Amino acid sequence: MASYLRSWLTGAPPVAAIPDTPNVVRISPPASDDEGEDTETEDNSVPAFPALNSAQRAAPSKPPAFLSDSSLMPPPPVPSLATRTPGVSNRSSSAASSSLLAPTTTTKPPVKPSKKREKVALAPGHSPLDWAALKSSGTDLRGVDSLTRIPPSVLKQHRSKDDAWTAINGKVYNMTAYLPFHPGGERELMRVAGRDGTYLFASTHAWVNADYMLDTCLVGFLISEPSTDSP
Ligand code: HEM
Repeated sequence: MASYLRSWLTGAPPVAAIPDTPNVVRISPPASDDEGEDTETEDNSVPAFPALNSAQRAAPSKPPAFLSDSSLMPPPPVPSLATRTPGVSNRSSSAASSSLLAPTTTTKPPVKPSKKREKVALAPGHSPLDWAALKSSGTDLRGVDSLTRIPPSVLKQHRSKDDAWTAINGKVYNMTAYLPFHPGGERELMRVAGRDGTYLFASTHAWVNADYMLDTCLVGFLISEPSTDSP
């Protein structure tokens, strides 16, 4: 079998036995279907790699040629944003209208926060967490026995610091206990004492959930003034 392959590779007629010489590479036979029938002695020689007739063997062994700098791809152009001066628009008027670039930094001075929404320093023990603790302590924060219908004239009677009610979204709250806990300060909160505070509340901080903040302070529901006309 081995001699047959050798003759097939070299083109020479098969010979009965070729003595092993250093320049003859023995190729092991491929795993074929006549494997079991092969009666020759086992050939454990390693196949030549690269193969004897491969292009690699034929090619002259030269070191790989590296690209010189001049033949490399040119670097990409410098992006315009990298060269602009911060705070100064570099867009021409015609480009400004058609460009899809993000707007450049504004040169306007930052807007000062309005005095209207200043936070006040809360006294120790009056943090939002302390309010949450007081709410859930079971302390009576309503000051009334049952929820009632409250007309504006009744609401008006509760506008002092030690008895402050307000109405927000139709619900009337006794906010007396909450006054020292209000992050915006007592003074701001007292502006809505004894009246409907819905508008002021919403225009100051619509995101605050009054319903949750003052749930244990609910005293009733705002109704329109009962008509005094007698039939
Ligand atoms: C009675 C219902 C009210 C409750 C439950 C309440 C609750 C709160 C809460 C939880 C904050 C903190 C908000 C935050 O940090 O984002 C706050 C802040 C503030 N509140 Fe009120 N508030 C009430 C009414 C009012 C009213 C009627 C005014 C104004 C007239 C007012 C003015 C402010 C101001 C100026 C701040 C501080 C600014 C800020 O937090 O950004 N609040 N209030």
